[in-house]
Amino acid sequence: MKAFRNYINGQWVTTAKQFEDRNPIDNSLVALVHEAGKEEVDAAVNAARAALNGPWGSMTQAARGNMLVAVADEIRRRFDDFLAAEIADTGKPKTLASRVDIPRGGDNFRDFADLSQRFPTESYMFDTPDGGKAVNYGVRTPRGVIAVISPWNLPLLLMTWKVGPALACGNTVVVKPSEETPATATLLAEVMETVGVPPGVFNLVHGFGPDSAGAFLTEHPGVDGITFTGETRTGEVIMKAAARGVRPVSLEMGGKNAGIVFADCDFDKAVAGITRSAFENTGQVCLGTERVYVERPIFDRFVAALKQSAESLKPGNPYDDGMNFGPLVSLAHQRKVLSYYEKAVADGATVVTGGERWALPGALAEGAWVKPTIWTGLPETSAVIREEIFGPCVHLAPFDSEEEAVALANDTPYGLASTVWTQDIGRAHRLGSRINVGIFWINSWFLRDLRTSFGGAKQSGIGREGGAHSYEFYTETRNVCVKL
Ligand SMILES: NC(=O)c1ccc[n+]([C@@H]2O[C@H](COP(=O)([O-])OP(=O)(O)OC[C@H]3O[C@@H](n4cnc5c(N)ncnc54)[C@H](O)[C@@H]3O)[C@@H](O)[C@H]2O)c1
Ligand SMILES: O=C/C=C/C=C(\O)C(=O)O
Repeated sequence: MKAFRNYINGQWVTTAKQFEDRNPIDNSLVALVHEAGKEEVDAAVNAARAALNGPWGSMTQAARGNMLVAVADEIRRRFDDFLAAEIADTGKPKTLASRVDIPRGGDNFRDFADLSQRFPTESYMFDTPDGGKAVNYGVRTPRGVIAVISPWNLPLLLMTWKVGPALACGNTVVVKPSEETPATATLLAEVMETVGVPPGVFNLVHGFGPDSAGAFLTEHPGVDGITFTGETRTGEVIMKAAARGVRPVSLEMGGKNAGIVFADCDFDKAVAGITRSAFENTGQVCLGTERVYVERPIFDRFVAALKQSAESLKPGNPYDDGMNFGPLVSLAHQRKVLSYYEKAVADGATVVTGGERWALPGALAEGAWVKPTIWTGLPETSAVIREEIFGPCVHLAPFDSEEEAVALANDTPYGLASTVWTQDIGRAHRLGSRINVGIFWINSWFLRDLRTSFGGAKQSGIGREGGAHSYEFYTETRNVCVKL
């Protein structure tokens, strides 16, 4: 049986306590994972501190950048290993993981190695009260030891989205991946070892949240900053932990994102776009749309077209050609999503398609499958419309005016992302300035340029990462004032 170990100070560390990592395709066992306790987390944080004050801190920016490019190259060289590991942990289609997850795992190192060479600092000359002059300039230093807590939906992509810039800015990290998806994080530790990243720069601890590695890490006084992606409720707990010692947090959290489709849209592109935003990665994308508002003249036609599109999705073995719809991440998550499927019916929804578990033949019968689901007819007050489900399901409702569409989209405690489909470019931009989200797509969805800001408004997050915004979080600014 495969075992996933912790990686602390350049050493592979086993523990007495292990938990199971299961494949949601058929619930088969992938590996046993060695759970880190307080002692291991403490060793990891201390190793990160020593590396910060030692080899990593004294390395030139260019040498660090070259090392991170080597990490990206090694991920590319081991592409098939990463692909197999991500598929075993999540069941996602090979076509998706090979197009999105694994390439971005490399890009998150390559792009930030490059960007970090170019980040500017400010400087101001000013007149002093004595009639002379002084100059101010900014100095950036690494923030220190960064705790990275990541989720299971895009495991490698979302973990490296934080590890790449954190290391590029000269920090050291202790990473706690999701207990559901420990595999690619373990492979990344192997890559760090192969490339010769100094011990203590990248540390990996496995485990859960409460009373486990996640809580031990975020509560550890030796951590200087915490970057987290996951559920809003977990973010609240982490923010409390961070308050002790006044440590900064970057929180990327849940959403209940609206899609808005106007009657003047390019119809086929809008159907294809909403199909992706609702069902890609089996709806387990924080940026996905679980509420779609469609302008009334095309409402019935749009519902019919999306139904046809949803019904053409193909579950099965992730390696099969044509398979494009995976299971949910776990049987526990399947139970949660199915509870919303039941709730929708109880709240009076019309089930346009799906609404149930997907019974598949053979070994797949044991997996965490549910059908892609479309509802209409729910009141906006239903929990199905208010709460993030994180499954392949979407509610469609008609609207009659731009004003109404904006109000509906904004009527949520979340504010992560939105996608609007229209050929009226003026209207598209107007909505871009009125919908209260961190990320707004026009005639597109999940198109990513790593230099742009990424994060959520309202309960979807605090802070932004990406490009210069990552630089802001992963460095501390000092102003130096010189009297001339
Ligand atoms: N905004 C974004 O960029 C973004 C991206 C992806 C996912 N998400 C969100 O993530 C959620 C899905 O991921 P999830 O179910 O893994 O989230 P989660 O909050 O359950 O877990 C995320 C991570 O936090 C850890 N954790 C849990 N409790 C903890 C605690 N008390 N202290 C420290 N660590 C703790 C978990 O072990 C895991 O590693 C969804 O809500 C989704 O919207 C947001
Ligand atoms: O599920 C959420 C997806 C988040 C994507 C990113 O953080 C990214 O593309 O950098």
